[in-house]
Amino acid sequence: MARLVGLVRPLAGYMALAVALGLAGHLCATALTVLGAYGVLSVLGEAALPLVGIVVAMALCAVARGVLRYGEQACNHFIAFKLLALIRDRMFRALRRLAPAKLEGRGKGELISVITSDIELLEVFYAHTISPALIALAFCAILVAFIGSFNPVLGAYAALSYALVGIVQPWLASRAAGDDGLRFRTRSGELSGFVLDSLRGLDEILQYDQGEARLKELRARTDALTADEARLKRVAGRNAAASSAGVLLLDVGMLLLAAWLAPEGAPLAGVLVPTVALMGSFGPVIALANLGSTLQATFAAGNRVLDILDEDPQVEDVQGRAHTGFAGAAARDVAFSYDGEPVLDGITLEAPEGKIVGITGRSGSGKSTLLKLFMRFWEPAAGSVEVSGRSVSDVNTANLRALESFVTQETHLFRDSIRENLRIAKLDATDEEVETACRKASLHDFICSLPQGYDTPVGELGDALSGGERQRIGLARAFLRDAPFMLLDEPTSNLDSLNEAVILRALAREREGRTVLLVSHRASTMRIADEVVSVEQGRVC
Ligand SMILES: Nc1ncnc2c1ncn2[C@@H]1O[C@H](COP(=O)(O)OP(=O)(O)OP(=O)(O)O)[C@@H](O)[C@H]1O
Repeated sequence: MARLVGLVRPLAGYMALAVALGLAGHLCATALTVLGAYGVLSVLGEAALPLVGIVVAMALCAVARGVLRYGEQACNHFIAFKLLALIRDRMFRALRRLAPAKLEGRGKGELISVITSDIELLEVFYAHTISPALIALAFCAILVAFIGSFNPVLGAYAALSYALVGIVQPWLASRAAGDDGLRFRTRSGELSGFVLDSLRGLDEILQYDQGEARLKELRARTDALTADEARLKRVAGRNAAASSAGVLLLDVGMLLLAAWLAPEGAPLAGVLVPTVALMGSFGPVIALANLGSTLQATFAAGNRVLDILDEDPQVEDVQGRAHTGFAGAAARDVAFSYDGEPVLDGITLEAPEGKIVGITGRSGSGKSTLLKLFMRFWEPAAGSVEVSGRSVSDVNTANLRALESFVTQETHLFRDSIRENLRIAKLDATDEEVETACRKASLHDFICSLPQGYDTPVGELGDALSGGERQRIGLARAFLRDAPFMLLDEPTSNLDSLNEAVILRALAREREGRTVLLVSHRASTMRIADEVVSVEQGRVC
């Protein structure tokens, strides 16, 4: 809560304004009922105040109440939505910092739920929690002083009433809700992940006739979520009922206490005004009391958001080092493990300038991992991974990215045209450059055969393209980027021998002044390599 409140600091002025307007608004609302009581007293001849004056004051309070409430809400929502924008901005920065290593194992559906609904829920905290709590505090202090001016015992009773409705009762309600709020947010994130997973795996679900089983699981998860929500709503309902009943009892108590304390023959005002003042002044504390059960879910959402903001990346970006050109790459005695599970153990290999070095090895032997270490997605546990004789952790990240192009086993395509999908490798590439890269990747003729050519939209996740076409787009991106160090992970695994030959010829032509690390299981692809190393059980053999 302290962390969430801390974020408000830059908007403290707006918060102060919201509190001032809210306080004035609630005072106007209570003044309406208190003035009403004085009106009654005036009619009965018990108060010396003129009735017309009271009615005019009531009208003014009524209008002012509306305007002040509007101002308070406007300020609160301005603060809330500004802060949500700020938190989203921080969240995307955090995701960029954490990518790719820390995001690899995370469920994407759950991540989406944190980025969207969890952040959205913090609106409750910023618009409906902080300033109402401050308003309630100041308002109660003023009312306790006002009621206490009639009789200090009545002031103390009012203070006790506010504490019971505004603090004790919501505290009990929040204890009754237990971890329901947290469980609800967690389960709702998991459900998003499950739905996304099912959509992605639709082909497998259909092929293996898993539709029913999947649907059953979806229903079970939805039912569990509904049960959690029903419990939360039940607690909220009971909470609201308990506060209303409590308020009525406390009002009656005040009436009895004021009547009992009033001396014989004392004016009616001493009984009526404090009672009416208390009756008309529970608004701000009830607003707090009603938050009791929803706050749990809000803090659960806040925790999930802050967890991501606080997470340390596997590797920090490097800046401020001297720029380096490319003059070969090497791995020296490199060891690496994923969560304590050793993958590489003392790997040493040289990739001199102008050479194509092939890497083979059994599936799971750590070839892709080695390429990722050259990209510095992860840090090695021991040894050093170098470009141009410098450890990659000593090269500015932007510099390293410009030196390398990495073709992974899975080419991700964005929902955009083929041209724009290619241009992510070089944002200012001309159409000729894009075409030349596509020719090298044996892709140009295929693209020209499409009705909209390079402007053809790619379907979501590239479903509209075959595996081989996507792979060639990945290669075309690498050719377009024209980096001196190419890391190619199974670049030809989905290609027929004709397309493979075109690409290998292009690679052979391009090798001048370029270094290529080429991972492949295909002997035909490996023929292009100047040297082939084999990685087995984390070692070069
Ligand atoms: N992010 C990760 N977290 C934990 N383990 C991982 C991760 N990525 C890979 N691994 C594991 O590390 C080992 C090496 O994986 P890697 O992808 O480097 O092998 P590979 O030799 O490229 O395999 P293939 O030839 O099948 O592509 C495998 O056992 C794999 O399960």
